Amino acid sequence: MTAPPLDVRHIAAALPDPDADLAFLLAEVDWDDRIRARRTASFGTPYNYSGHHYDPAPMPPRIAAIAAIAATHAGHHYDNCLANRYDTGEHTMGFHRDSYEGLVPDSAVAIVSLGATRTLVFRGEDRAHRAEIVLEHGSLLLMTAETQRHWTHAVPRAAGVGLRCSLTFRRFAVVRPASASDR
Ligand SMILES: O=C(O)CCC(=O)C(=O)O
Ligand SMILES: [Fe+2]
Repeated sequence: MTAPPLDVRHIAAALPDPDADLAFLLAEVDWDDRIRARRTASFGTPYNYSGHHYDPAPMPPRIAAIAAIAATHAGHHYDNCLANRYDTGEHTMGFHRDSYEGLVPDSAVAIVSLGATRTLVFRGEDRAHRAEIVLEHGSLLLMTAETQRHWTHAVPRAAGVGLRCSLTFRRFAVVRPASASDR
């Protein structure tokens, strides 16, 4: 079976001041090192990620401003930011599809890149198709839910590369408490 075409949108230079955004992440974020391949941090609604739980945490205004830029491109707001920190090219992310558990089913996942350039590799579910997107400092990538169903993605090892952080944004479904009118 052939995977449907890769449905991603790549916006170069999406942020007004990516240098300051990166400096903020390095100075202010308390990075979690439970995952060996890279460090992480979560802001906003907690997302259960790679089998780890993150507590809810306020989104700092600088990250909320980036979420707002991603939202204008996606056409919907975001309420979680999962940040990844790859100190060197030896820090990686293996092939995976993002879990949509708790997310709005047709929402797009956004990836904002800061720092060193890394390549995001997509692999079709048929394992025959591959695509690569070069993620530069200050860029934004949007992936549709349909693409996540049929393609996996990874950040492979890259020799001699310096520090990169990514901010990934997700939209959670609002859980509505049961009311009298539902009964
Ligand atoms: O760092 C990246 O660009 C990839 C991030 C990613 O795929 C994820 O957090 O699910
Ligand atoms: Fe992902």
